[in-house]
Amino acid sequence: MEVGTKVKLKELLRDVVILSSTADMETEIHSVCYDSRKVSPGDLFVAIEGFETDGHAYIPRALEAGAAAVVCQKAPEDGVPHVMVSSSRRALAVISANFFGRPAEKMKFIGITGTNGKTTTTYLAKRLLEQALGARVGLIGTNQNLIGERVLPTERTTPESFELQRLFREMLDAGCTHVVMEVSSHALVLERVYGVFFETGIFTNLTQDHLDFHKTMEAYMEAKAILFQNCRTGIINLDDPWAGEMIQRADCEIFTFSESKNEADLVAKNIRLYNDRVEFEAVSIGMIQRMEVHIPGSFTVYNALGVIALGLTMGIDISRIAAVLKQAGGVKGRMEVVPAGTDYTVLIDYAHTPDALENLLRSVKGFARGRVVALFGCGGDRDPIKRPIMGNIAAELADFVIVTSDNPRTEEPGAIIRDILKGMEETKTPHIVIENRPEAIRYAMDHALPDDIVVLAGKGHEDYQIIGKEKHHLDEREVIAAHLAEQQGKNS
Ligand SMILES: CC(=O)N[C@H]1[C@@H](OP(=O)(O)OP(=O)(O)OC[C@H]2O[C@@H](n3ccc(=O)[nH]c3=O)[C@H](O)[C@@H]2O)O[C@H](CO)[C@@H](O)[C@@H]1O[C@H](C)C(=O)N[C@@H](C)C(=O)N[C@H](CCC(=O)O)C(=O)O
Ligand SMILES: Nc1ncnc2c1ncn2[C@@H]1O[C@H](COP(=O)(O)OP(=O)(O)OP(=O)(O)O)[C@@H](O)[C@H]1O
Ligand SMILES: N[C@H](CCC[C@H](N)C(=O)O)C(=O)O
Ligand SMILES: [Mg+2]
Repeated sequence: MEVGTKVKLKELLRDVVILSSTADMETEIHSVCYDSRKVSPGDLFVAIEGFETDGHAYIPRALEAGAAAVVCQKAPEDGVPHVMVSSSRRALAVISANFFGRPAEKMKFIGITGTNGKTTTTYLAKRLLEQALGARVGLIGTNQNLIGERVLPTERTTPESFELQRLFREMLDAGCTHVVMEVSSHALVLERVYGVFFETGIFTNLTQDHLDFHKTMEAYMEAKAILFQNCRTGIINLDDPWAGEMIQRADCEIFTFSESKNEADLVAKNIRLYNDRVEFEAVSIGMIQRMEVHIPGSFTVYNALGVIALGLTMGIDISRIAAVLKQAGGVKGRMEVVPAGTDYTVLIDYAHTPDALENLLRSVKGFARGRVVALFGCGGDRDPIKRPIMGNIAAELADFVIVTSDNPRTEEPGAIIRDILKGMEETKTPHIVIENRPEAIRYAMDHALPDDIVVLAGKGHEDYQIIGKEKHHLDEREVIAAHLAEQQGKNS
């Protein structure tokens, strides 16, 4: 189906379970829209019951804007041409796929889910498929969306189904054979990937995050498990305490990896961690292969194992996988050392969960010759329970802590910081609160001692800070460079 040409309602509704309908199935539809503020004449408006508001309340506005028909799960006023479904979000996913000509059926999908490691894993997986299979790979995730080398902007880790299907279409048109994508738990619960079949799913881990949305860890786990009910091969981190639950709920072939359990299909042995890389031996079904990945951090071993497992299940030779991983570079904002030319080191990382912060600080401590200085905050309008836990971890593992803001969003920055400090009450670790993040970074640089490693955690690749509902430009690399220039100016 050509984008931009009109399409009959009945074609858009192919495979949608319809409860009842008053709409004329021959109606020519221009496009599909789930936000009344963006409706154009001739659109099909899909009314979604949300968490903030209810899309059904905007049906009159959508009609005023020219909507030709409505898809809804609650009956609208008499006379509105509508199609009733049991889940508007699910219907939106199917309708969007139909609108864009079902592009997902013509590519192979690799979906990565888990609390941490998704973004990093997608980049390694893309590289492997490109180099070992000669595939053209689309990537969808937190940092950016990619078609080969072409960068497309991204707003969310996993976009809404309509935007997602549009991306798939673009990827297919650009010749992509494979799509590697992060599949967030929100996306799985909110049906953003409904109808997409994954050749491979990878489960990295499940640790505390997003409890504002899922409420309990069990519900969070159930969300992640949905991926493995829609895929051919599920690759599971057997060292994660939730692995068993995930396997129990899966409806696919399972391939496991581990650092310690010999019963896993792939095991990492003789792990060695360095300040610029990790090394280990990958052992799988009678094969042993030395691996070297130039991304520091204990978690790199896990991310690499997920990608090695992907390669093995796709029939790629283990020595070829090793060669690709050895050449792979790091990912922006993940264990990124900022070139500063100083006698101390500044490292930017995206750790914004307790588990990530703990792994990060432990890894850095493992190779630091001086102090470890941790600078971090926590996002507003997000899981508040993790804040004191992260405060406690920073105080336990770092030698000095600078508590600052992450993206406060609509919360009061001081209140978020107070939550973090509650977890630091019992410790004697020296710390300071500097609410303004650029100012906190400058403070860290001014007070750094030779051999210190200053860890800026939480914002990773982000080049913005969200305060209230406003997005302000903030790139930590620029703050560092400007301050270095200022310091040099003062010294000359
Ligand atoms: C919690 C969550 O994911 N919420 C998503 C959800 O919002 P919602 O259900 O609350 O929507 P709502 O604001 O109540 O509106 C309901 C409906 O009314 C419509 N509406 C609203 C107002 C109006 O005037 N007219 C109108 O038609 C809206 O377009 C919507 O369709 O559906 C919306 C439409 O798709 C999303 O934009 C929104 O994502 C928000 C912005 C968000 O911040 N999501 C984050 C938490 C998220 O998804 N994160 C994950 C995980 C991150 C990770 O771990 O990597 C991600 O994948 O990025
Ligand atoms: N396998 C892992 N286990 C635990 N922590 C990890 C792992 N991989 C990366 N991390 C830590 O988590 C941070 C986020 O990593 P990454 O961006 O790859 O995860 P993500 O799952 O994509 O996160 P998000 O859900 O925010 O998109 C990293 O900066 C690092 O500190
Ligand atoms: N994908 C994560 C990103 C968090 C990044 C951190 N900088 C924050 O704002 O909390 C989320 O939406 O929860
Ligand atoms: Mg991510």
